[in-house]
Amino acid sequence: MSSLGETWTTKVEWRRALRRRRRELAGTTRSAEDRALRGALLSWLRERGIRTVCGYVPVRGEPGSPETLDAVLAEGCRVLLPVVVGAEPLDWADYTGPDSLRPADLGLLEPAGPRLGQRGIAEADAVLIPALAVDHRGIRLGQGGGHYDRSLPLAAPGALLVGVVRDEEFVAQLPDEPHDVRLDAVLTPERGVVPLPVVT
Ligand SMILES: Nc1nc2c(c(=O)[nH]1)N(C=O)[C@@H](CNc1ccc(C(=O)N[C@@H](CCC(=O)O)C(=O)O)cc1)CN2
Ligand SMILES: Nc1ncnc2c1ncn2[C@@H]1O[C@H](COP(=O)(O)OP(=O)(O)OP(=O)(O)O)[C@@H](O)[C@H]1O
Repeated sequence: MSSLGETWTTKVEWRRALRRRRRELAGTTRSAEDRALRGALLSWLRERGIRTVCGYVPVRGEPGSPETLDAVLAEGCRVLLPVVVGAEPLDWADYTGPDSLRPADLGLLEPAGPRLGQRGIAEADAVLIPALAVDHRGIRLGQGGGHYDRSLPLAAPGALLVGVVRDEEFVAQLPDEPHDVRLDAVLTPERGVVPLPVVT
C-alpha cells in the first residue's frame, strides 16, 4: 500500500504534490499503466453487463487514454463525456470516436455533439470519475472545481460511482469536506476495480 501523503495536510498541498508526480511520470510507465487499466476496465464492464458509462478524456497525466475510450465503444458500450457549464452540474454528450472531440477551456477536450443536459448522467449504469487521489473510505480529491460533487447527486440511484487513479494515488485517508460525495469503488491499473469502503 502507498505511503503517499504523510506530510500533506490540506487539499491544496495534496493537489500540488500529486500533480507534480503526474508531470514527472515517464511516458513508458504511463502507457504500461494505461494498457493494464484498459484490460481491467473492459473485464469489469463485461462482468457487470454495463451498457452506458460516463467517462472522461484524460489530460495532464490522468489515467486512461483516448484508445481506452475507443476500446469501451468497441465493446458495445455507450460512452457519455462531461461538458463544463460554469459552476453548475456538468452537461453530457455522447462520445462517438476521436472526431467527436474538440478543444475546450481548462485544456480539456469535450464532445462536440448534441448535449443531453445535466440529467444526462442519469442514463449511465456506471460513472468513471477522474481524480487526483481516492481514499479507503471512498473520498475523492478532484481538480478543485467541485464539478463532480455537484453532478453525482443527479446519477441514477443504482449507478456505480468509480474513481480512477494510479495505484499510488489510492491512499488511506484524504482531507474531506461535508459536500464530498462518497465513491462506490476505485479503479487502478494494478488492482482493477476495488469496492469501497475498504474494511480493515
Ligand atoms: N479529464 C477531465 N475532464 C474533466 C474533469 C477532470 O478532472 N478531468 N473535471 C473535473 O471536475 C471537469 C472539469 N473541471 C476541471 C477543473 C479544473 C481543472 C484543472 O486542471 N485546473 C488546473 C489547471 C487549469 C489549466 O491549466 O488551465 C488548476 O486549477 O490549477 C481541470 C478540469 C469535467 N471534465
Ligand atoms: N454540491 C455542491 N454544491 C455547490 N458547491 C459545491 C458542491 N460541491 C462542491 N462545491 C464547491 O466546489 C468547491 C470545490 O470542491 P472540491 O475541492 O471538493 O472539488 P473537487 O471535487 O476536487 O473538484 P472536481 O469535482 O471539479 O474535480 C468547494 O469549495 C465548494 O465551494
